[in-house]
Amino acid sequence: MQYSSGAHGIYDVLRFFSNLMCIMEALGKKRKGLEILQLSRNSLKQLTIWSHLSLESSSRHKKKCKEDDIKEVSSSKNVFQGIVTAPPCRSTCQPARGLKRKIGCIDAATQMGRKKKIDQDYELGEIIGKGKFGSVTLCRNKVSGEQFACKTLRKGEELVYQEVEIMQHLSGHPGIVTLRAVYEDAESFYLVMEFCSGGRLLDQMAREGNYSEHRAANILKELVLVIKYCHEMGVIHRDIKPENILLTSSGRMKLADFGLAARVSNGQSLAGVVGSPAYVAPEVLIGDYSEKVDIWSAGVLLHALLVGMLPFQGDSVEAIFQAIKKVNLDFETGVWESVSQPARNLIAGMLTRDVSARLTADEVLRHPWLLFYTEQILETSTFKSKTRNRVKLTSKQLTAITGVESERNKTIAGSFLSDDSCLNSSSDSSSRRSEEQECGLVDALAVAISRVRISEPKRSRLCSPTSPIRQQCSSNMKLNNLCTAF
Ligand SMILES: Nc1ncnc2c1ncn2[C@@H]1O[C@H](COP(=O)(O)OP(=O)(O)OP(=O)(O)O)[C@@H](O)[C@H]1O
Repeated sequence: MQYSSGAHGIYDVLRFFSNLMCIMEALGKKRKGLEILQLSRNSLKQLTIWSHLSLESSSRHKKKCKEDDIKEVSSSKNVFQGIVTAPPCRSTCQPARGLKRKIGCIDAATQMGRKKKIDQDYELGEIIGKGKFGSVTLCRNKVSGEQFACKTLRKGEELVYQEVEIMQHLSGHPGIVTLRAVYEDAESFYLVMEFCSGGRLLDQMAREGNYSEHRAANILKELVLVIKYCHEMGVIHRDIKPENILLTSSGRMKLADFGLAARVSNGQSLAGVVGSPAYVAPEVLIGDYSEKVDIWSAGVLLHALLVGMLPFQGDSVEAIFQAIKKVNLDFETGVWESVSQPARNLIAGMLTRDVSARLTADEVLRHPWLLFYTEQILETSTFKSKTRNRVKLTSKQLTAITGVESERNKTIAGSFLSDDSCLNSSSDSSSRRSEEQECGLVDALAVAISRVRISEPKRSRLCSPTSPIRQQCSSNMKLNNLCTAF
């Protein structure tokens, strides 16, 4: 088996991470050059990650992501150009292209931690999770007494080096499990991470069943913000699913498990068939894909949150794949009757097989349904008023939802001042009344969606052969934090 993804980048990371001996070992396992990952049919069969057939099923199959028989693919489309090489880290971590800039900065801090063994600084406790390359244990800082989770990754598989590198690259964002320190010995890496005591989103979903639209929208927003950040940082997660979304004690979600994540640069697409069957995008199965696969997987999750079942099911992995490629989802009948039209519209936009028509992270974040439930723009006196069967959406609110201020909004606002079909003035329950009003408002948004032009899907910077990846910090992160993440 051989594969490569940015050998030069990993080389540089290892140079900082390890002593010379480790570097030589690592180099022996890497291929240089620009390559694309492809899987043979045989290795596809080995790829069983978690193919749950229903959310009730808690059986969890271990994923196998061996990317066998990888071939270099050259194409006139220039689909895979190799990892961007950045200048070495500067003392002040000036903005620069590529991953190495930040990795270089982090390394300086990490090297110090690596002079010691992990057990000099941390007390390892009980096992809290098991993965394919090692286990996750509780650990406690010997000085501060603070609790962390320690993921032990046995060296050897290329993916392990990649996971360490990507975790370092992304750590610092509030929606990603924070990496506190990295240690290593001859056999393993030890990633000391913040401990997410709230468990996995999957377990919460199994416990609680369907989520209200309000709750689902807020989960989706947090997730898509993280996905957007990953994409801006040149990383595709490739395994978005509720098992990999952890919760903190306060209920905030943190994206974890970058074991299948891949780095991409401008103009690149990937071909390695990896992911979890039920969440995998159709183009992954074809073997030519980009960052939009994460949007598909997030759409699958939204589907599961709202109606408690996965959109594409089957008795075998092959059957699930067939469903992903062929089944046309029906959002009109059955369980969908109790879900608002805008929610259905958003899921349909995320689960579009035509990749260029599928929503981007930005478009998901701008979707009226998401804005409605997450921006609290409709918590106005109108919404809270005692008026039972009159639902108002002002032109100002429409502008907030659509981002477009226009005379037309005034017309649209006027056109759905009320939606009695969803309201029941005879109901004497105030909570029911409130739900009904909400229902009317959300469905009214369907009208807005159909009338407001959403801009053409942009060729994201990851797909554009001409625009370089720009390092960006989200608004709540300072550039410096990126460089001193642990
Ligand atoms: N920071 C954390 N805080 C709390 N629990 C964690 C943390 N990281 C991981 N875990 C637990 O350990 C399990 C395995 O972790 P993770 O998914 O990162 O490992 P993995 O080797 O990639 O596993 P898999 O083979 O399922 O991909 C998680 O499902 C979770 O239950």
